[in-house]
Amino acid sequence: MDFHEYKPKETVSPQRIALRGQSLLASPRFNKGTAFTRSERASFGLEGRLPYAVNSLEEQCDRAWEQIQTRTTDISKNTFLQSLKEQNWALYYALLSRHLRALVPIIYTPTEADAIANYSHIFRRSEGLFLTLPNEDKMEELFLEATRGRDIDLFVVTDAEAILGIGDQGVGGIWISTAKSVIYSLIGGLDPNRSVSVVLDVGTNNEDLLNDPLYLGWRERRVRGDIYDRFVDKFVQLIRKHFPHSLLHFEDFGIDNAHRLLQKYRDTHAVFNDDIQGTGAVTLACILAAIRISSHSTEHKPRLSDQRFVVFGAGSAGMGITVQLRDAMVTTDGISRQEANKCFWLIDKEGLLIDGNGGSDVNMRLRSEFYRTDEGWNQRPSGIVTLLDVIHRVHPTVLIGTSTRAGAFTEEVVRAMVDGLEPDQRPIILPLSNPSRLSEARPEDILNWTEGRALVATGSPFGTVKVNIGGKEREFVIAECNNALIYPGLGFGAILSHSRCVTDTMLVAGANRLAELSPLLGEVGEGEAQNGAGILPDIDIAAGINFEVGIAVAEQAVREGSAAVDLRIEEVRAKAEAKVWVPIYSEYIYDETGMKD
Ligand SMILES: NC(=O)c1ccc[n+]([C@@H]2O[C@H](COP(=O)([O-])OP(=O)(O)OC[C@H]3O[C@@H](n4cnc5c(N)ncnc54)[C@H](O)[C@@H]3O)[C@@H](O)[C@H]2O)c1
Ligand SMILES: O=C(O)C[C@H](O)C(=O)O
Ligand SMILES: [Mn+2]
Repeated sequence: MDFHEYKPKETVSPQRIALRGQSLLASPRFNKGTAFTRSERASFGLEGRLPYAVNSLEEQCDRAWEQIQTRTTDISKNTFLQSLKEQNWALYYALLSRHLRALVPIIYTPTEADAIANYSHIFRRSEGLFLTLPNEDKMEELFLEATRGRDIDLFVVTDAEAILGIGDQGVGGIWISTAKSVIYSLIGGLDPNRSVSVVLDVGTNNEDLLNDPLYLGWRERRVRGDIYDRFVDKFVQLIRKHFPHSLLHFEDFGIDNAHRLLQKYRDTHAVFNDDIQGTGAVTLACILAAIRISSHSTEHKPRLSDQRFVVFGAGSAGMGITVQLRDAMVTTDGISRQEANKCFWLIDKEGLLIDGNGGSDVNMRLRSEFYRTDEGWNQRPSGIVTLLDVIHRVHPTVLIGTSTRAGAFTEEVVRAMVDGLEPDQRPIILPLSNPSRLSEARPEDILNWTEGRALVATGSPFGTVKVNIGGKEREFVIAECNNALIYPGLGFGAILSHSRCVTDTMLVAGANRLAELSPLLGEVGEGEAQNGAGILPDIDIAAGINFEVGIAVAEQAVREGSAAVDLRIEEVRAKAEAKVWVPIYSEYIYDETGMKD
């Protein structure tokens, strides 16, 4: 399958529209700008409001691309694209789809982190739904106003306590919800009019924001406990009441709430925590693909449970990954949960987790299964067991970074890891912290230190790196092991099948499908690496890849009875093709009873 050729559909049926003149030009959903045809201009009162020439979408993309290139900083490109989105969705998404590799880093990780951190200063126009604690009594009214007349498939919500690796960002967190929603449309094919991006503004503990005269959020300290729980519950119950088949995506909640809310709601609605489950699923896919080539000497099919995993940073993402990998071992390798737990060494601020040290309540419970009470570590005089200590003794085959600790995978650490492996074994090293400046190591350094042996994927985009090995320059594609490579497909599959909940088996089905599509495998056949290929598919083919992931997820939902629609497995693909939203213009017919917004 050539995913560069992936083209969902090229025509859409005509639409009946009730807006005219300036209101039509001001609607980003319906505006076509200079692409309104002559007859549309005549029937919608636009002839005097537009310059004479009529452009195609292609020509509009060329003009916008030309304009964006005059912007010299990433943040100014981000601002330009934000305002393009406010003007014309079709053009915005069409432009992004034509330049995925260049523009996804501008509207998503890493540039979006800077935009969020400066939200109250670069703010121009609001987008999304702001649910703020002092308005709690009016929540239903505000919710209904924001969703009026629309069928909603997806809610993306944050409370902004742990945005990427940059911490509490208060109301600015709305932009992680909108960015995640954009990726759902761009890569996952969801109609942007069927998603709502939400921030639950429950205050902030970020002193800089509290002291910033321009701060736009509710200027109070973060609320916790019963008040917080009641507020979140009110929101979730509104979704369950008004949109029972929608997907509720939680993003960048603080570690404790992230786990707690997921456990609380996951059996009663299709809820999904991206930092825990999305990250778990994409990393599982990445490792499943990488172990197929990391060792040539294994006689049997490489198994997850043959690996030794060191996870550096045992927070939401670290524990999400660990639990996902462990559960996959139990199901696919036929070993017990206790045996599987022994494949992991978790490290946090307090060093190797040996026994009851550190962590918040829910996370502590999750972590406790992985404590290494069995290896005599606590007899060490210094108390703390460092990453290097663990590498020296354990000889891990996989090293994962989810710590926000920039540069933690030092040359010494990486060299020690290689030294501990068989000569033909390739270390798998995944510095997953975002944004780029928080990465645990730079990919070119890892490849230099390991002379190209390491299999590397990162959380933020690093593109292709050149490494000099034995006097010869070689190129390595650094895959992004970012949840954006899988959550759009996971979500699309769950929505397509009207899944009652997002089950672990659906996540694993999506991860397996993604792993099968790894560029490392495929063309050269199993057991042999393509020279310098990325472990996971490139972002520029992510739409086609996620379409396949979505199908695998929906098929699994049907198979296991999670789907709440009457759907047969054979029908899933056709239904998926029909549902994919694409940024193209349809013909408009003026009709007073037609769509207004
Ligand atoms: N690639 C992806 O798809 C992806 C997905 C989710 C999160 N992330 C990234 O992972 C990082 C962590 O996110 P999270 O949501 O898990 O945050 P979190 O706060 O829940 O977890 C971070 C953990 O790292 C620990 N830590 C901090 N400093 C450390 C140090 N010096 N040594 C060891 N451990 C340390 C913290 O105590 C905490 O337990 C962020 O940078 C985030 O952007 C990446
Ligand atoms: O947003 C991302 O880039 C991935 C992830 O959800 C994160 O919090 O870092
Ligand atoms: Mn996140």
